Amino acid sequence: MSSEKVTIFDTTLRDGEQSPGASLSIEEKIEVAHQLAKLGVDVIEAGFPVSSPAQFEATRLCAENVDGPTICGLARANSKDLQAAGDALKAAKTSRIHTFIATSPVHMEYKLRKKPDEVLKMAVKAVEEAKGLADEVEFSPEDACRSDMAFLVEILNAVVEAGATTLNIPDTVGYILPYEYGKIIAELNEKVVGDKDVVLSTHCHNDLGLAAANSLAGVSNGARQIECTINGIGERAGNCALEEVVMAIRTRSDAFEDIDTSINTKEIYRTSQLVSHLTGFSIQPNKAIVGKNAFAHESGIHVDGILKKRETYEIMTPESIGLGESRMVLGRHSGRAGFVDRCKTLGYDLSPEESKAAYEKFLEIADKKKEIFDEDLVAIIGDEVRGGEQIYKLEYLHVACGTGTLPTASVRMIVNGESKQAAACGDGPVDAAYEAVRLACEQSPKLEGYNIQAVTGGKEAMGEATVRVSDGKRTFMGRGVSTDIVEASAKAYVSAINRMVGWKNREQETRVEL
Ligand SMILES: CC(=O)SCCNC(=O)CCNC(=O)[C@H](O)C(C)(C)COP(=O)(O)OP(=O)(O)OC[C@H]1O[C@@H](n2cnc3c(N)ncnc32)[C@H](O)[C@@H]1OP(=O)(O)O
Ligand SMILES: CC(C)C(=O)C(=O)O
Ligand SMILES: [Mg+2]
Repeated sequence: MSSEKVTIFDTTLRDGEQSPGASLSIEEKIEVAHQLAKLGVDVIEAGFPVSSPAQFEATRLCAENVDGPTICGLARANSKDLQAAGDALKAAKTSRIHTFIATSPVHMEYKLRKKPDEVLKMAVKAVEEAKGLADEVEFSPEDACRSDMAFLVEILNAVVEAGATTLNIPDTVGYILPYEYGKIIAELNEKVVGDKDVVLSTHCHNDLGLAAANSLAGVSNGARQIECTINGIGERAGNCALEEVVMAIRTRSDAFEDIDTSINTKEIYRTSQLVSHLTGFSIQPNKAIVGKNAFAHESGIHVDGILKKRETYEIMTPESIGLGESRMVLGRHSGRAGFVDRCKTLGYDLSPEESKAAYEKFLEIADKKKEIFDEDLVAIIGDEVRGGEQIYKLEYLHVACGTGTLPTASVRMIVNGESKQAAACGDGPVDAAYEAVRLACEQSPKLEGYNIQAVTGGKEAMGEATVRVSDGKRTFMGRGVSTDIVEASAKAYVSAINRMVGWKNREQETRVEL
């Protein structure tokens, strides 16, 4: 049985871009529009052409260059706006003018300063005019949810008569509750749509955090178009988020029987990232579907459940929105199962005793740190459990530095059992020591990070150096402690190099075994 389609009308480039601080350049709008076409939206509201030359140009270029979706432009109920929208949309394969006028008592009386019958006449005239300027006409009674129902029915019947084929019902100020919105849509479906070829559309704002819930209540009661934006950007608290409604309909197909959208959900994550990057609006980590934590798990009981059967804690897969795999985060809520699994992924096959010792050390560190990364695990297992991989050992370090002298360092190291010496100059004592270590070890890792801090107090304070080095593919961490901070730094560096080379050796051994 073929499913009934809900049209996805994306207004990221119009209502979304109306958010303070979200404005996009013309080129950026075109880039987003191409990505929206890839995502499979049915309609792109490209802008409000009359509002500025850049809005006009962006809408015109979308109409000219973006294939697939219908391209739409917004217009108030006046000839100037309608004409501008019509002009901007001329090149579109399928064009739509979206014209609107407010119908709520507060908007009509104070904002428009018009009587309802004047508003009705303006709406009808606008739709008639729009019909001659675009392929399709959509009408919105702005602030519909705070409008009088009898007036809403009257004006909507009049615009349908005038040629509007989509009736959008905006909850302009994000005021309505899901059951109320569903009731409004059901009533309009009965009193306006009936058996006419007219589509009811939702346009919900998120002031009370109900935009997605309201839109879905609309669909359940007969709406067959959802207006939404990527990441839910838009005026004030934003619009209904495309990714939320699309994934709700897809994931809960049991509740939305025979209803689906044409969205290629695998493009959701990419589109979300693009919009976030171009608008500069970062995505909150706990944002549904596209937030960094939406598919991340740390709690031990959850990770254990997921490792046994993914569906225990995931109602959809990250792959379905175009993300890689679920992210298992290691931190102080992790349990043994998640910890051992990550160690295995890193190539460590730990004995039960090693596993116990490593997990205890891990918990100790996790209490001090927000997240434990792979390089921390390598360090824990390398140093604390297996006593460290001592390919290189620092035996002797001498550093000369001071005002007016060139910092120099000499080192003696045990390299694979052999004694090696090297000396070098540098920008400072640590730099000189690192250069001497590199020469002695014949290794040249990239220094990615360096940090020194006092770990005890007083005159005899121990300094702890933490170093991150990279071999171009992976990062390795080393720690060194001493009352002499140059020595602590050198120890940390040697320890990081030991891990890097140890890792390489293990990798080669695995390859030979294979
Ligand atoms: C709910 C929504 O999202 S609506 C869309 C909101 N988007 C925007 O406003 C986009 C950016 N806006 C703009 O660039 C400008 O406001 C423009 C170009 C649209 C209009 O600018 P201006 O002509 O300077 O008018 P201004 O913004 O000060 O006031 C709006 C005017 O439009 C009138 N108006 C508002 N809505 C409508 C409508 N749907 N149909 C006809 N007139 C309307 C108002 O009554 C007011 O008229 P007045 O000046 O006679 O009192
Ligand atoms: C222009 C209309 C549809 C709008 O954005 C709103 O009412 O929120
Ligand atoms: Mg809006």
